[in-house]
Formats: sequence, structure tokens, C-alpha cells
Amino acid sequence: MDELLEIQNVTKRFGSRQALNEVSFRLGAGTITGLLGSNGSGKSTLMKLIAGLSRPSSGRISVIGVPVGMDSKSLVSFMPDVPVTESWMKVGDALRFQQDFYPDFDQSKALRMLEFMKLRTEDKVRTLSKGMNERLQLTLALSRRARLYLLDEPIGGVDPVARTKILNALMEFYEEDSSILLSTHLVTDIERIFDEVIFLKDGEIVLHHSVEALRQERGKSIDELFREVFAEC
Ligand SMILES: Nc1ncnc2c1ncn2[C@@H]1O[C@H](COP(=O)(O)OP(=O)(O)OP(=O)(O)O)[C@@H](O)[C@H]1O
Repeated sequence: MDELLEIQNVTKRFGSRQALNEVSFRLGAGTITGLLGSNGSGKSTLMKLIAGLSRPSSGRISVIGVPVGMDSKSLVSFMPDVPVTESWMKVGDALRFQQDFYPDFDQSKALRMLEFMKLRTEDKVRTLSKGMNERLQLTLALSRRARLYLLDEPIGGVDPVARTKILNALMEFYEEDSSILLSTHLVTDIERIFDEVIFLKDGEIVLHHSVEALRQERGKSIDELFREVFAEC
């Protein structure tokens, strides 16, 4: 497995609050990894550090050997947990903005994804439901030609039908030489897409394992393990 992401002893403090404590892990190319943790466990903070939107208090992060910074921007596509679109936009405007901003944006892939997602370029962003908006945000993120996709809560707060549609889109449009790190606290339904899972608790990694090995060794679903580890959170 080729190394794609390497995180070494990363700590992040906000004043006296420690959001991440000595986090270290590696991800290989061609994997979908679930970053699982309860509210406030540090998932978004870690995603922002990998995306280069914030700097660690200490530690190192690199993507295919490139330290996170200006040079890693073209390697990483980030879907934050808040929409990147403006309410005045139509879906087509959102695509044009993304294309202007990122030279690696693949317009034809975006149009294919829109069709799959049942979105139209003339739809107004402010009239989209939460689930439809999440489909749009996912389209914007996955249509970049990147090596690592960071998806922060792409199914947060949508109903099970919308969730299935979003997960199917992920599997359909995922390029297999890239990797996905997807954060969520909604483990039911989604665990089928993961190759690996990382459990993040109070800013520390408490488990990082292949899903297949976990199921075989512990005889439990990821959802059951998640409930055990986070029972008191
Ligand atoms: N800009 C900030 N200033 C101060 N504290 C912050 C900031 N961002 C995050 N934190 C704190 O860091 C901790 C981790 O927050 P983070 O948003 O990374 O958690 P999360 O796992 O993504 O949670 P959720 O599932 O609720 O989105 C929390 O205690 C949070 O209050």
C-alpha cells in the first residue's frame, strides 16, 4: 500500500483547550477511511489541519511526502461541514466558482454527478433542501482531481434515503487511486463503504484498524464497537 497521508505527533491547542493530542497515523492510497468520533472529539479540527486551513501547535502532516502548505493544496479536496456556496447562487454558478478557484476542477465529471444526484444547474441554492445541498457540496468536492478527499460530515442531518443516495454517489464517483477520509458520528448505514476506521476520542486515537479485520477479530459491526467505545460520551 503506497503512503498517501502521514500524520506525526500532531497536537492542536485553542488557548487552554487541547483539541488534538499527539495524533499519529498513516493512510495508504486507494482507501476509504471513516474518522469516527462523538461531538467535540476533534474530527473537524483534524480535517482543517490536513486541508492546510489551520496549523498544528506541534507535529507534522504530509500528503504523498509533501508537507501541508501551499504545495499540498492541489493534492487535497476538502468538503467542510458548512456549505461553501452562497445563497444567491444557482447550482451552475457554484460549479463555475469552483472551476475558477481550482484549475483541477473536472466540469464533465461535475455534470455527470449532478445528473446522478438529480440536481439541475438552474436550481437555486437557497431553495435546496439540506440533503440536496449536501449532494451539491459533495459534487463540488469530488469533482476536483485530487489525491485525498476530506469529507467532513457529508451525511450530517439527512434522512436515510438521502444518506443512501449520497453514499452511492461516493462509491460511483470515487477514483480508486485516491483516498477518502470521511468524518461522521452517524455510523449506521455508512460502515459498508469503509476499508478502515479511526476512532477519535477526546482528541486522541483510540483505534485504527481495517474494517474486515475488526469484524473477524471482534465479531462485531463497527456500529456496535462505536457504541461501546463512546458509550459514556
Ligand atoms: N476555533 C476554535 N476555538 C476554540 N475551540 C475550538 C475551535 N475549534 C474547535 N474547538 C474545540 O476543539 C474541540 C474539538 O472540536 P471539533 O469541532 O474538531 O470536534 P468534532 O469532532 O468535529 O465535533 P462535531 O462532531 O460536533 O462536529 C472542541 O472542544 C471544540 O470546542
